Amino acid sequence: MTSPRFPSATILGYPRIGPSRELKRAVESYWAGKIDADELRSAERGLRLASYKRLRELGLTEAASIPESFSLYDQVLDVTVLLGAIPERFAGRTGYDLYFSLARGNDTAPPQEMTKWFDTNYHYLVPEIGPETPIGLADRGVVERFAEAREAGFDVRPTLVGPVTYLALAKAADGAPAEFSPLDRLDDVVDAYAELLGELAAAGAEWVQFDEPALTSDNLPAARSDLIAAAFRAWQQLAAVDPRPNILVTTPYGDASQAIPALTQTGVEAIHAAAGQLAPFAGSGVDFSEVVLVAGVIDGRNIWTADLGRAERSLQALEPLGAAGVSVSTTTSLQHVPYNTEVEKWDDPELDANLHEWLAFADQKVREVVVLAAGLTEGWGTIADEVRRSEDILARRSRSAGVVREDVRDRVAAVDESLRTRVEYAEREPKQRERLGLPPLPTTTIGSFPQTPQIRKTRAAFNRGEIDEAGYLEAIRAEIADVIALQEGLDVDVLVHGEPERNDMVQYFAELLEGFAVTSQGWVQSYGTRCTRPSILWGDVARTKPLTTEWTAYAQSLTDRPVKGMLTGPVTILAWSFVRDDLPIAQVADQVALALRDEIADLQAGGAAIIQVDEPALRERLPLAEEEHEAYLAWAVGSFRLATAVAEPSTQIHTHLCYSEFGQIIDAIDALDADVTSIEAARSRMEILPELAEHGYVRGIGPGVWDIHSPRVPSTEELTELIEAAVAAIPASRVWVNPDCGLKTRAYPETKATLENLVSAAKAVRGRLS
Ligand SMILES: CN1c2c(nc(N)[nH]c2=O)NC[C@@H]1CNc1ccc(C(=O)N[C@@H](CCC(=O)N[C@@H](CCC(=O)N[C@@H](CCC(=O)O)C(=O)O)C(=O)O)C(=O)O)cc1
Ligand SMILES: N[C@@H](CCS)C(=O)O
Ligand SMILES: [Zn+2]
Repeated sequence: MTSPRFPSATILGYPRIGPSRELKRAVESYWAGKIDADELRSAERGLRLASYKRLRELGLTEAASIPESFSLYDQVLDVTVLLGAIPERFAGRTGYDLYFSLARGNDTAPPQEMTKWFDTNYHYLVPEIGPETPIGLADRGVVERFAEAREAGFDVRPTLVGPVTYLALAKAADGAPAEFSPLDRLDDVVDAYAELLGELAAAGAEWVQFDEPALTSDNLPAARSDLIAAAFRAWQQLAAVDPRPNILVTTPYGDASQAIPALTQTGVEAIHAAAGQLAPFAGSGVDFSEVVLVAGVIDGRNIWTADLGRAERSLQALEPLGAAGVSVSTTTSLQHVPYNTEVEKWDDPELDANLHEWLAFADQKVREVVVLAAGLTEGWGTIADEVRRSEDILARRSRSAGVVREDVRDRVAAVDESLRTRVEYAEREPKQRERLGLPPLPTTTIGSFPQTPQIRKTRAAFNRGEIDEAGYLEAIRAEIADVIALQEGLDVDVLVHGEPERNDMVQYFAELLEGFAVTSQGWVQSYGTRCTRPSILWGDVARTKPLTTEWTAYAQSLTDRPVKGMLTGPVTILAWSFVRDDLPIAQVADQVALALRDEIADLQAGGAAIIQVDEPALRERLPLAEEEHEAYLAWAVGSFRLATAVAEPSTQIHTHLCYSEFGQIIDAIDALDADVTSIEAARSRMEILPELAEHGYVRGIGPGVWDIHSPRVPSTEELTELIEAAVAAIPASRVWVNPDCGLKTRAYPETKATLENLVSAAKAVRGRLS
């Protein structure tokens, strides 16, 4: 059989939020009632067609080379709607009302849970699948979008989350029997996908892409071998559908090596994996003769100009395998990188010139793919100039001032275990207790208070030069004073300054540290309409001035209660930035840790008795391959300890973790050696606590009792129950009472109401302690 022609160049997906966050604005306007459903539909369509046009201009000109990878909110939610796998509580809803209710909840129903998409900072909505959940082809949006593109003159490739990945990411619906696994419903999902394939074929689709990243992960509830076996079965069944479009199955994010042999035997026409994972199959006996290899050679996660010579060599290494054809692609969807470096302007002229040539955002990556595909199809000699140019850029980058700083390198080289080690907790604990004099079950919050539109507007006005620095600083001080007064009025025990000066908990630090650059337009979707601008860590990192001390000191000057110093930890700073690829990550982490260590020393010298160092991304960056966990946790935990071990025994170090399942990293959480750890727990109703207790965790713990992802105000009774559950699992002397996470996405009415209930609940349980 001759395999059908797959385009020589493609990408797995393109950002969809819009180059100027048009999707965010349209959706939020719809929510606010400022535009109606027709206007939102038209905005969606406009964005999709603009993306296709742009991708064609960038060189994706072959049929099916442009992925139709749009999502209004989330690609996993899209499949839930496609399958009609709607939890009972949303019954009777349709269209946008259904879609956004699933995403955000409504008056009567809480939303679906949100969690991290593999090892990224993107969050998806967790499907809830039980034995009775309806599953069928319930929505034809994919087919309609294909037809819409075709009518506008674009031959696109519909792109969906694959059946195994969809179910592997689902959780069992409430009430499902204990032995039930969502994967038990695979046949039903396959039937629905089979029907969809038929409809796409009828609509004229030549290729369709299914993403199966679950096959690259050891971090999911199902064993990887089971997922691969399930995929083998599912894809054999789907390949047997007739008529259907040609199928590309992709395996992004982790290592696909274990899954590739099975996928080649299913009858699908093309498989995608990172080029470096495909090459070792040469001479292995695995038969690739009937499957096109779509090779991920351009990194979809990072933003550095590619070494095209290296990419050329890795494509050449696939030649013995690619009897049915090799195509050039990205390792992942480009949804994790911003659109275009060309719209950026950096203040420092040298950095501006450097960054423009060092960086490749989505559009630049598409060009890289197109150039490599030309080399592959027309001969490598035809792209020799581009290859040389990329090598010259990398050479210039390695020699640029600031990329290597001897002072920073020497300091990291001199780090030894003693710098990562505090005195024993047993010695610290009484000193901290005496210094702080807190009641049992102390109440606190995680750091941020609502980032009101007013604060954001003030910062935007300051950035545009419409108000001066003095005016901006005054506005932030006023906000801090309000937040302190509010917490005192509510009788919270340990206060925060509320983080109003921070645009983002990573970007704020990146703006103040040497070695980082920040973007003005480099938005990347984090979830739904929420975006971040990941910072760019391009050089050796150094702190040349304090980062937070003035704000903490100001807040502390307004109250006699302890105010927590508030920092973001090294792992999270790296996880939520684009990090240089020319230095081992452990060394980069130690550079950041040393900068934070100096800040902690200054906060301590300024009198801070409690310093919180947030590490919400600790679990997120856990490698998908189990054999890599140990090395990762060693540098991740080591860098946190390097930052924090400067604390005196009487200084209490807090950390905070959220947005993740923590079961797999309890040892690492313990090894951080923080005096108090606040952790997301409300949604899982404190499930983590028995695990912590069993593990022998002995330090302070603040299981979040308020799920801050929803505007819902939990009652005092509900909060009391959760606190009681906490003290049943962990000795009360170690329990703190706090929300799940920071309050920046919340508004003041629910914040005040809930904190009032939270303090009352803590007092009620406190009163009952013997
Ligand atoms: C805790 N989370 C974070 C993650 N990653 C981060 N890097 N940071 C995080 O806090 N990951 C896990 C979670 C969940 N994720 C998020 C992500 C993003 C938000 C959020 O609220 N994002 C805001 C943008 C935040 C920001 O950078 N604000 C800037 C710019 C403000 C802005 O948009 N200005 C407007 C003009 C304003 C006006 O005039 O009205 C503009 O530039 O157009 C700032 O405050 O200065 C978002 O809107 O998406 C939450 C949780
Ligand atoms: N201190 C941060 C942590 C968020 S994970 C906040 O409160 O927003
Ligand atoms: Zn958090």
